[in-house]
Amino acid sequence: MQWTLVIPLKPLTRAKSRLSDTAHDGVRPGLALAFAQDTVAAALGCPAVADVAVVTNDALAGRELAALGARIVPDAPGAGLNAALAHGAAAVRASRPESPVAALNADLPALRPLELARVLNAAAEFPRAFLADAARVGTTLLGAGPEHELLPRFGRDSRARHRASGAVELRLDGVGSVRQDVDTGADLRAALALGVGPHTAAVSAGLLIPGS
Ligand SMILES: Nc1nc2c(ncn2[C@@H]2O[C@H](COP(=O)(O)OP(=O)(O)OP(=O)(O)O)[C@@H](O)[C@H]2O)c(=O)[nH]1
Ligand SMILES: C=C(OP(=O)(O)O)C(=O)O
Repeated sequence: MQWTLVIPLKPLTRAKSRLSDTAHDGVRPGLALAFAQDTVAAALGCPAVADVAVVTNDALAGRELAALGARIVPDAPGAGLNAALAHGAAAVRASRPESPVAALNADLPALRPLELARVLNAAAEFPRAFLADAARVGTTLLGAGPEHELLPRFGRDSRARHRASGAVELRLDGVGSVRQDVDTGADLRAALALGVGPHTAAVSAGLLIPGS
């Protein structure tokens, strides 16, 4: 089964605010873009992925991610993350009604295509399924099979909220690159230890990372 991924990305100047102690205002938008570029490139390299739609109103990110092969869907609702994801899922279902759809965070710079394939193949066994993030509090991926609504509940404590919504939690080992989202300097160090993609490697090379 091949999936369509929906990846949300807010305007780069507002993105990754929790990284402000690690990357100053002049660097952070470029870092957020690099995370998204490495996430999208790995997703497009995944054998279980048919296509990738990025929901964003950021013009630069839209151009750069389209150049990698993503479809850009404007964040027409402008009403936050879950509204953006529901809108993106509806847009991709309009052109690919039979496709399973998965929401994936844009901040997975260590993402490995074959680990993503393992997660998507596991998710294909259930109507709705999700993967908890590395901290086991949030969510990095939520998938819905054909004829099932995505019903995204991302944000604070989303692991508990996705579980409460009836989605099945995927209990997989060896998929750390799909779980490792980057919100803080400590997360960035963990992602660098896993091995990040080339865009993030280039931008983070110049950063002084506290604690490293
Ligand atoms: N299109 C869209 N994407 C969003 C929106 N809010 C958040 N996102 C994206 O959803 C993912 C998780 O978002 P957040 O954790 O809220 O924001 P963040 O930029 O990752 O980090 P912080 O600013 O530190 O909270 C990231 O890929 C964001 O870019 C939104 O309103 N619209
Ligand atoms: C939005 C989420 O991720 P983040 O850790 O980036 O806030 C989430 O876990 O639901």
